[in-house]
Parts: sequence; structure tokens; C-alpha cells
Amino acid sequence: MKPFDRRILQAVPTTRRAVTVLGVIGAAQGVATIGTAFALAALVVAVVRGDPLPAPAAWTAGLFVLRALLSGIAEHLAARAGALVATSLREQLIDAWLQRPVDERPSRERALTLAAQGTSAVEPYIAKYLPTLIAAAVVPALAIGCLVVIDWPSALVVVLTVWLLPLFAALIGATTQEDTDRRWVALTELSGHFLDVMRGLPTLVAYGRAERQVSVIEQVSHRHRRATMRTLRLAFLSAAALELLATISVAIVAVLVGLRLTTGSMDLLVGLTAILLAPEAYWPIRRVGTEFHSAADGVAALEDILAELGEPLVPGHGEGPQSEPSSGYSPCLDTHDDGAVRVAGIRYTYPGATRRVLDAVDLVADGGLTVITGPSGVGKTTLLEVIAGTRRPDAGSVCAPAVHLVTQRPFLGAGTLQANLTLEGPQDPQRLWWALRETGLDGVIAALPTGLDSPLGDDGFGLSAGQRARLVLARALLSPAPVILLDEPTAHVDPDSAATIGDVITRLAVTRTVIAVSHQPDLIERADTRLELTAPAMVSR
Ligand SMILES: Nc1ncnc2c1ncn2[C@@H]1O[C@H](COP(=O)(O)OP(=O)(O)OP(=O)(O)O)[C@@H](O)[C@H]1O
Repeated sequence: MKPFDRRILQAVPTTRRAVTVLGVIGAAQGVATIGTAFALAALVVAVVRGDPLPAPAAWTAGLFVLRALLSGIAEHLAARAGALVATSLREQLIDAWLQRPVDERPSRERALTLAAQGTSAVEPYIAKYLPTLIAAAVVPALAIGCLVVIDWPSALVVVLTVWLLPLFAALIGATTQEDTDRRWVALTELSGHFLDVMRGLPTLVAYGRAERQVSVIEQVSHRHRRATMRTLRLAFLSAAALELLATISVAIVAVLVGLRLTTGSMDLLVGLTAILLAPEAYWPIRRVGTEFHSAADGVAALEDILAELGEPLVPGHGEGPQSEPSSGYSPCLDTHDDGAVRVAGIRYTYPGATRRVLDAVDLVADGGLTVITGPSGVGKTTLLEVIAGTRRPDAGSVCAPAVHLVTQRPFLGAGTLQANLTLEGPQDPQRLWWALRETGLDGVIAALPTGLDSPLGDDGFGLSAGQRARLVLARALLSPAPVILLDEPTAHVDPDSAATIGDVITRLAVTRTVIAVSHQPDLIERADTRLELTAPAMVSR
């Protein structure tokens, strides 16, 4: 585990400015700390000798106020930088994953842990650990420099002992690395399992199996708790070891100064200043050791997050960074921007599967309605996902402009109806109501007490299956994409709703290219082009 990972400066450029500002403030804090030692020593000496107090007292008070101000500003900036970095990493992760085909995205539990706890764990790394690291680089050097000038024997003791602190911290850090990694794995398992249980809870309750999950979650939580306690034990142990070492070193300086003061070979002002300066050479390094443990999760998370962000993106439909294509797959080289979808010789096999789902599939859709039919499991959904760019074929080529894909289980999140309709961006209220009128939802929504501001539960809870289908169709109408892909748009809806949806799709196909997967005779009837998918012969990869 490195004390500082420079890659974060490249991944989140705002960190660069925060680190620079914090560095400048850290240096100012160092100067103020050293100044306080001098002023305090002068004040004590003035009291002992009966000299006038106002000047040293004013300096001491002024420097204490300055230090408090600087530390307040530093803490505020560090907390802000931490929140900014966490948000930026979260956005970058989600962007990076969305640009990859689904087969190359991380597992659900890994994605959840990295985007939620992982990015949050980076906050203490930026907000606490980094400023401490900067202070540790500045303050001890300044303190030792001043000691060299005012009392070289004290400086010698500090120089001979201070390096032991980072050495001990590094040794303890190396021991905790394994524990932190183990804790991180336990946390990923816990999140993944919890997510699965939450998603499957209605089914588990229906089959009377929900109670069993309590003990499974208890076991996973217990593993995570044990790993956390081990890390905490090591953190306390390491803090105590560094504290002891620093205290002994400062005591040596104090004893040497005391001996020289009693023999009269040292001035009281110099001796007192040396005793006050010596701890300043140790405490910032000691604090690095302590903060290192609270930021350890952040360091482990940062490793994983930067690895995810560093992974090359796969070629899309002509745009975005390019990586090595898999054998036989040709990225779209078509420069026509005519809104047409051109699929040629597509082959696709699911990772780990032996059977090819799509084999030499061709399709050209240039405006109008194309309906894909075929028996269940033949690969209709897979073809839509290949056109949408969420799956990369093993061979062939796909050319398509921006598409809006309505899956069989479209995303409807907890939030207002308006928020669910405007996922792609804000919309003019008139356009929103036009889309609702088109899909026959205007009456239902206008009758709700809070209209478009009415809350919707997760997965569209609160609407009927037909209303959900029409809501996601309204969302497709509002999308600016020239190509709309619909997977079974009339599944689970009554004949009246199916007819309304059919009419909307027909009107939509006048201005855009619509490709729909359907078994519904009425919709198949309306198609300008039909593609009947047949199961490929049993071919292995
Ligand atoms: N994630 C996956 N991993 C492995 N195999 C999969 C995966 N998703 C689908 N399949 C398999 O790929 C084949 C095609 O699935 P697909 O969903 O594309 O079929 P479909 O024609 O849309 O079926 P339906 O009409 O029932 O919706 C099926 O045999 C299915 O079992």
C-alpha cells in the first residue's frame, strides 16, 4: 500500500488543486506551529524573569488564533474536496460501466460496493489522510531545521529517532494490508448478498424461505465484523506503539535539555524552545499512522476504483475509445449518418455458454416499423441488446445511431412520475403532457391529487402493468434518439392497452426507426418489415 496514489490526481483533476491549496495551508500551519513554540517559550521566560508580558503574550495569542483559523479552513477545504472526489469517482465509474457491454461490466455486488461504500470510503482518505500526510512532510522538516539552528544536540536526538516512526508505521501498514483486503472482500459479499435478498424478498416470503436468510446474513455480517475488529485492534496497537516511541524520543530531548539547564550550560529560552519544538517533529508522523488506518478502506477502494476506470473501453458504434476487438467483430466504419440500423453477419454466444444464440444475422432498418419474431429463447432480446450496443457480438458488424432501448423489464425507480419520465433530461411540460396524451395516460395522471409529482415506488410500484408499459413508451417518445428499440412492448397488457400501444408505435414509426420484438399478431400486422429469427444449428464456439 503506497502512502499516496498519484493516479488519483489524473483521475480527478480537482484533487490537484485541493492538494496544492492544502499543501500551502499545511506549510503555513507548520510555520505557525513553530512560531507558537518560540512565542510560548518567550512568554514563559518573560514570566519567570519578570520581563514585560504584552509582546510575547500577544504573539502567543495571535499565533494560536492563526493556527485555529488555518486548521478550520484546511478542514473545510479537505471535507469539500473529499465529497467532490467521491462524487466524481462515482460518476466516472457509472459512466465507464455504461459504456462497456454488459458482459464486461463488473458483477452486481462489486458494482454496488465500489459505487456506494467504495467511493464513500475514499472521502476520509482525501479529507483526513491527505492533509495529515502534507503536514507530516512539512512540519517535522521545519521543526528539525529550527532545532539545528538553536540547539544541535536536540536536533541530533530527533534526527536519530524520528525515522523510526515512518518505519514502524510502514511495518504495521504492511501487516494490516491483508486484513484490510479481507475486510473489503467481506463487505463486497455482504452487500451482494443483502442486495440479492432484498430483490428476492417477495418470492422468499411467498415460499416461506425468508427466515433462512436471517442466519445467512448473520454469518456474512459476522465475517465482516470479525475482519473489522481485527483491523481496529491493529489500528489501536499501531497508534500506541507510535505514541510510545514519540514520547520516549521527546523525553530523551527533555532530559538532555534539563541536564544542561541544571549545569548552566544552556539558556532557559533555548532549552524551553527545544522542548516545545521536539514534539512537533513527531506528532504529524504519528497522526499519519492513525489516519492511515481510518483511510485504509479508502486506499483499498481507490485501488479497485482506479483499476476499473483504467480498463480500456470497448468500441461502440463508431464512437468512443477503441480497444482490441474480439476476433471477427468489426467496429462500424459506416460514415452515413442517415439514422438507419445496419446489422451484418452477427454472431453471439453468451460468455461461458457452448451454444451460439445468434448466427449470421442480418438486418437493415431504415425508418418505419421492423418487427422481430421467432420462438421463445431464439435470441430476439439478445439481438436488440447487440443493436443497442450493450452486448458486443463475436463477429459481424453493427452500425446504429443513438438508440433508446425499452427492455422487457424497463427501469422505473422510486421517485415522482415526472422524474421517471425525464430520465434522459428535463422536458418542457407541454411535451410531457403530449407524450402522456399519446400513450393514453394523461387522464389517469391528471386525476391524481399531485399529478406528475405523484410518487412512484421502486420498479413502478403503484401502477398497473399496462400503465407501466405506457409510461415507458411515453419516455421513449420523449427521447431524442432516432432509433427506438422495444422488447415485447405489449406483454402483460390487456387488449385495449395493446391496441393503444400499437397505435402509438405506428405513429412513432412515421418519424423514427422503430424495431420491436413481439409475438402480438396486431403489431406484426402493422410492421413495414419483418425479421423471423430461427434457432441456429447447434454450433459450438
Ligand atoms: N445472461 C445470459 N447468459 C446466458 N444465456 C442467456 C442469458 N440471457 C439469455 N440467455 C440465453 O440466450 C437465449 C436467447 O435469449 P433471449 O432472451 O435473447 O431470447 P428471446 O428470443 O428474447 O426469448 P423470449 O421470446 O422468451 O423473450 C436463450 O436460450 C437464453 O437461455
